[in-house]
Amino acid sequence: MARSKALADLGLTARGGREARICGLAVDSRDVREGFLFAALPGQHAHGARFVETALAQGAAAILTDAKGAALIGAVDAALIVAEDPRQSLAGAAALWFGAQPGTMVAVTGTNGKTSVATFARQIWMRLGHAAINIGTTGVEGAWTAPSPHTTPEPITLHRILAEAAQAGITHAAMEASSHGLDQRRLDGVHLKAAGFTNFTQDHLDYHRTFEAYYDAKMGLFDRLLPPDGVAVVNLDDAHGPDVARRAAQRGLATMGVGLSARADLRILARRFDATGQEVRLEWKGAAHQVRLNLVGGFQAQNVALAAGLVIGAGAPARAVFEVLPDLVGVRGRMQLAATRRNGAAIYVDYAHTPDAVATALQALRPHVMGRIVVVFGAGGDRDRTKRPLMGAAAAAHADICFVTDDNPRSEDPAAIRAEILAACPDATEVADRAEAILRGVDALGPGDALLIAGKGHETGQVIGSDVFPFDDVEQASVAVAALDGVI
Ligand SMILES: CC(=O)N[C@H]1[C@@H](OP(=O)(O)OP(=O)(O)OC[C@H]2O[C@@H](n3ccc(=O)[nH]c3=O)[C@H](O)[C@@H]2O)O[C@H](CO)[C@@H](O)[C@@H]1O[C@H](C)C(=O)N[C@@H](C)C(=O)N[C@H](CCC(=O)O)C(=O)O
Ligand SMILES: Nc1ncnc2c1ncn2[C@@H]1O[C@H](COP(=O)(O)OP(=O)(O)OP(=O)(O)O)[C@@H](O)[C@H]1O
Repeated sequence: MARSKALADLGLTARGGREARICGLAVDSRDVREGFLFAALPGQHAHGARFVETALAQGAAAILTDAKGAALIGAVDAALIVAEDPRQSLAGAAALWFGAQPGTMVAVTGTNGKTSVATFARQIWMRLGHAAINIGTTGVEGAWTAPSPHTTPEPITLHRILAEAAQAGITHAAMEASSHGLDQRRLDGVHLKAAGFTNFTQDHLDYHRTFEAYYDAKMGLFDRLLPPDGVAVVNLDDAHGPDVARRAAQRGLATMGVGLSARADLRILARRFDATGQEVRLEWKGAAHQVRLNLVGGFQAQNVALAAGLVIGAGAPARAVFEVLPDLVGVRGRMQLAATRRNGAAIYVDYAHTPDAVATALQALRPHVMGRIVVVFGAGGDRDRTKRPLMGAAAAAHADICFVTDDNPRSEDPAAIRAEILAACPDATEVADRAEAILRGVDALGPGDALLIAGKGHETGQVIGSDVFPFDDVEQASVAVAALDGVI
């Protein structure tokens, strides 16, 4: 027989005290089945209350909504729960419906670095022998895997994932908290031991409208979600870091500052960059720890410090955490070391496909490179044209040798796209075929040089017209090295 729960067991009370046995939860009327609770939520395009009739026709036993929704719905022959914030009530109900979560969980928010930090936290736990996952933009990864449609899944999906993971023996989980997810209370009901803050810059103003609203949404993690015994782990090198730490301390939460800042508890004392990573000196409780990170980019040391802080904040012994940091690997296609030439020159693949990202990636690479930086890049067709010359200018400003090639031309004339890029980097070499451009880029590498293949990152296809041809920058880097240096 299908499982069912009383409304009270889901933390809900219906108008007039009406009872109902609930057999499942749905936020979309099309997902409702016999005996389900349908959450009729206020949306950006419509109010979910408009779909109550469909939900009832499909057998909904209860409707959860707000006052506006209740007014729209009128009288219904179902239990009606009217909540001030129905998204919050839904998340609470989802937590109770699924009823199980991994025992040790942390979440990280910020504009950049969430995926990296969550992945690092999961990798540290796994190296320490725990069954761990991370949940975010790259899905559910680690000792148990599943797809995740959002960076921070809807509460019903999230709590289903957490319960299934717990049943599969997962004890530790690191999750990304997107600003949308926090604003829509998707993480309510998740029992966090620690929460992290990476940084804050402008993004997502289409949704949040103002910078303040975007910041406030992110702060929900510290102002609301982290329980009184939780630890706030904050990157103090970001301009907003001190404010986040202050807000957490005001709530009486334990805070741990991380970063280069002299006030950091987990402090990065020094860094020395080399061709494939960096040597980092960390200080924790008066003791220094020398750590090798096989990761490129100064910000990665901050991401690692934040991940280590979260894992320590959630109860792991610090010394053991520092010992496993040399094993960390970055997110696929993000400054990924794809291959190394026989002469030692390194080849990186990065997802950078905007002018800003191209500039950031090349700048991050610079301190690691004794010689010249070579870049191979293009720009997508049927997408923002204005970025093409800007990408060309960014490459010309920050790389020593540029190859302009194709990157998903789609329905556009690839030569015309390249011409728009080349207008801003006239010294670049134009090579239409991406595989050949990579080969030429690799061939240009002398000892001490590095190549950045930008644009595709983890993608595995080249879109030409409406066809997707298999293409993998990481694979092509190895193919080029093998062709030029012989298989090593
Ligand atoms: C912008 C945004 O976050 N939208 C979320 C919002 O949708 P909405 O307000 O547009 O909904 P709507 O279309 O007005 O419909 C209102 C309600 O009616 C329901 N409905 C609609 C049609 C129907 O036939 N029946 C029905 O019941 C909808 O499920 C919804 O609950 O509420 C829906 C239900 O809770 C969410 O699924 C939806 O997420 C959409 C899918 C989405 O794409 N969100 C993205 C932007 C997002 O959350 N991204 C972040 C990462 C951002 C980043 O860092 O890059 C993430 O965490 O993934
Ligand atoms: N701490 C950081 N500071 C600044 N930039 C960063 C930082 N960490 C990562 N980045 C940059 O942001 C890009 C995205 O990194 P990551 O996927 O970890 O972030 P995210 O917050 O999860 O973003 P998304 O949700 O878009 O995946 C990286 O390729 C890198 O260039």
